[in-house]
Amino acid sequence: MNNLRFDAVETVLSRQKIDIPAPKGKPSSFYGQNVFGIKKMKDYLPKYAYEKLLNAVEGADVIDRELAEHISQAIKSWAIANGATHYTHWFQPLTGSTAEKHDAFFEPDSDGVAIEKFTADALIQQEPDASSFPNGGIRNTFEARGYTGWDPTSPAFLFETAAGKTLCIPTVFLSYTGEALDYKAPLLKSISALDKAATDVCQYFSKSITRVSASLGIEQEYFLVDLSLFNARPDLLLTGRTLFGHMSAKGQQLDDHYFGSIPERVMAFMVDLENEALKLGIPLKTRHNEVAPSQFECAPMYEEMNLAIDHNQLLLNIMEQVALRHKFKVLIHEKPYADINGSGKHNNWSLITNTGVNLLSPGKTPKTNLMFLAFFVNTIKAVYEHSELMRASIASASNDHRLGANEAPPAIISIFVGGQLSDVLDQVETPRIAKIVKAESMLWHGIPKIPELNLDNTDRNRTSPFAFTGNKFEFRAVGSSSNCASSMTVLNAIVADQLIKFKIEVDKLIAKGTKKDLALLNVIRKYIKQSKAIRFEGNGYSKEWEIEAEKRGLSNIKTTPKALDIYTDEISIKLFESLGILNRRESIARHEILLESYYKKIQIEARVIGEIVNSMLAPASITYLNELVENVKGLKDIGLPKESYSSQLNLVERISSLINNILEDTEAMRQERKKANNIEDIRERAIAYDEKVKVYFDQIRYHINKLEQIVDDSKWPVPKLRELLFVK
Ligand SMILES: NC(=O)CC[C@H](N)C(=O)O
Repeated sequence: MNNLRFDAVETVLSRQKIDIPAPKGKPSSFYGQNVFGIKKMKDYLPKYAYEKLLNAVEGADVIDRELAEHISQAIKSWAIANGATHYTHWFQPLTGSTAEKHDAFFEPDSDGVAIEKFTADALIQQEPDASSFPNGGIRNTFEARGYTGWDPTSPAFLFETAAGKTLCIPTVFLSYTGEALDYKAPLLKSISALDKAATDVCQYFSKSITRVSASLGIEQEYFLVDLSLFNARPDLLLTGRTLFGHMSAKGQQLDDHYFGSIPERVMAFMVDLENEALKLGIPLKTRHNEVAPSQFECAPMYEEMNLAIDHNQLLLNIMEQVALRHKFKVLIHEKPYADINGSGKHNNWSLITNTGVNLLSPGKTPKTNLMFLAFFVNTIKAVYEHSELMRASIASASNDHRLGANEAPPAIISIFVGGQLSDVLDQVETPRIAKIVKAESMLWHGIPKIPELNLDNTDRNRTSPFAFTGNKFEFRAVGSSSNCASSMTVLNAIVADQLIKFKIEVDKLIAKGTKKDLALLNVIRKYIKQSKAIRFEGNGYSKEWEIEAEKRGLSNIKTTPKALDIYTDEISIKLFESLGILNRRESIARHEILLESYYKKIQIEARVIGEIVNSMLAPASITYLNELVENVKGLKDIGLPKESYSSQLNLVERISSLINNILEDTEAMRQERKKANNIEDIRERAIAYDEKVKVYFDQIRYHINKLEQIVDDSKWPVPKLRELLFVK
């Protein structure tokens, strides 16, 4: 056993569960211990500074120089008292991961004596090199400057590794010329646009509503694979997914993994992860086995959206770190293995007022029901009007593999509202009611009082990309590896835009003398009619739905390069511009960045396939083929009749032709790659990678998988799927 594959399997079999000592006390006693949150601010800041900071976070005050000095000193004292040696601005560039550059607090002064220093300047602003991050042409190497700027609405935290502790300050990331080069800046702007638009609409119902915040609960699905097996698969190592591999005879068909008992080593990882997350104030609450073998999920409580997204990004960081302690690798790719479930990052979105009302929770009285209906129907209308933007917001090379199969929604954006609310919408829409409603006193005649809905009052539809689940919408199409700021910025923006339009229409009716509730109802009714096409309760995987969706005028864009087109459509550019979320230059740059990331990912996968086929799989198969040839020759030499070794001969022929296929296809793919690389226009290049290069992937995979099933198992050089999925 001298190949990497068997060494890896042996290593896994000898692994012991690793118990990391849990922090002392109950989870509630160490929750948030590594975060400079409200309570610690109160302890470390003078009273007036503390109050001013709270006001600033609420948007009612600004952080001036003096306040920033106070805060930087408070954060420094706390961080150093807790063992931090370095600090960093922590930001989310358009790479999809987080970025950090550490500076020591330590600084020698002019007398040669060292002190620990952290100024307001260091807190507020830093200058990373913007040209080395994706920037869509906004920054050149010779004009590289960019800025990170402190986000006081997301608390600083200590990131702990075996090597020490670093103070992390969540920041936005901008170019020197002011354009956003990250996910957070547009997200914050979209949150504030939505706050303004939703608060304005709330005034129809309650004057005490002065703020509406978007809340988000993020379910994170992932796979775990043993570190040794992972390292023995160059495709997993370099692309995060398996590019070939015959599906294990037993996969997920017995449904025996979902919610099953959690394997011991995995449980030790989960407990460790939860403790680390809780220390960082991430309210992780749920853990379970997902549907596919070796697939799992964790989910925190919902939080204010900006914080929820920071926490999800941070969670991905600590998952990676904690997994290594347990000799696992976390796979957050949307489809690490073909033919079994992929991983999503379901985004549970809602709107909460400063008075504590969930605007997407149907109420008990007609008045609160009307408020619910207004927000519910406007969200549906927004998604109907901008379904292509929603599709674009979840588009990536990796999510393309997931959409449309194995419990992941298809690429057609539709909304599932459940039977009960469908009935309510139908009844509100009925023209009969419109005729009856003449006066406010008769307003509710014929319209049911929406019953108080329990969470399980709507069914679940795993094929729906955007499903109402009782008191929130669940954007299920979002992929597990994405920074969901991308989809949430779009959702916030389109709903904000829709609410603004709604208010204009309602105000117009009121100005003409229509009573307020009736005006609201009339516009709601109109929207229900207009947006009907987006509502779909059936099976999103069926051929009938594709046909029906086309009839309804819904788009069905299956791959990323074309799905992204909508970002540069005038309507989208103006939408983001008018809400102050992205200017034209930023929209265009983002489009380019996404296209670039798309084709580069396919390019890397194509190269990895080439390398593995040429240097690992073809040679291993040829070695076995030669043995077979020797065998056949020997049998012939000793004078056996041909019929007695015809199967071996067949095998020789099959293996030889499969080897020939994979070598030929790999070479043809290389030629297509060369052609694609010469295409100047980035959109055309991305399309060429999709349509000319990627098409070879499945073909090559198919032939490799055939080979894998007939080549001598002891010669197959890389771990098989049954080992990746089941050897623990
Ligand atoms: N149980 C589930 O909800 C499965 C969801 C599925 N893994 C997805 O890709 O979204």
